[in-house]
Amino acid sequence: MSKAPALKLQGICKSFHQGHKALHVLKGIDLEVKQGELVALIGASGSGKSTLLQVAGLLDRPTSGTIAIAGAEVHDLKDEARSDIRRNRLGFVYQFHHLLPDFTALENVELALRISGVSSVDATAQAKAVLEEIGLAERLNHTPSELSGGEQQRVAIARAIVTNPSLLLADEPTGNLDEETAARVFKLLVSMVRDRGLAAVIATHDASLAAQMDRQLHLSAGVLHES
Ligand SMILES: Nc1ncnc2c1ncn2[C@@H]1O[C@H](COP(=O)(O)OP(=O)(O)OP(=O)(O)O)[C@@H](O)[C@H]1O
Repeated sequence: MSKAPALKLQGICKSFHQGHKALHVLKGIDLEVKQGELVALIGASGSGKSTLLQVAGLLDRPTSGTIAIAGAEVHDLKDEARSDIRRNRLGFVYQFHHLLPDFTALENVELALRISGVSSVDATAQAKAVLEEIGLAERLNHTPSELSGGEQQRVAIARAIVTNPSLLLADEPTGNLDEETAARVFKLLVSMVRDRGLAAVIATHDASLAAQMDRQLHLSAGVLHES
């Protein structure tokens, strides 16, 4: 495995323009996340955590700055190549599960594998294994509306990591759950990420969850501070 960082951001700036007004949200972000490293992203509401994750996850383009994922410079790539990296190198978990409502837990996870080119037979086997690992062996054939909030988020986590990405990006992954369920689901997320040696950047408002990560970074006034 190469020693290149899972993620390297240099001088990332992001501004939004509305009419004559410019909102400078990110003002020169430098961040290096090593392979296997877990980083908590903390900051007040509106400080730009989601914006930073969207830029790092190639879902939005920075105004300026450079991005490298697993050693490959990706900021200048065209849309198709960016989608390719998102599918094969990155995993995303959001506050809301964003599962397909008419698909079962198993089908939702299988789909992520099928989209990244895995055969149907292998996708079923791999999706089953990861859902079993995350404690959902009895829920494979349930649709999202037949699952609890914690179970829905566990399916979303399984979907994000089943493709074995180099980097997991999570935006308040347990922010929609009650405190006890959030703590349980977060622990599962962290253990599955650590078992696979994945790197992760996880935005959270919860200091006790952030403390389980290797590093805590605070975003304020458009820049990152290590704590
Ligand atoms: N597409 C957009 N157009 C204009 N302004 C935007 C856009 N996206 C985000 N913003 C603004 O950028 C700032 C940062 O938003 P962002 O969602 O990144 O913050 P956050 O730290 O994730 O907040 P929260 O913790 O509440 O989710 C906010 O002031 C927001 O209104």
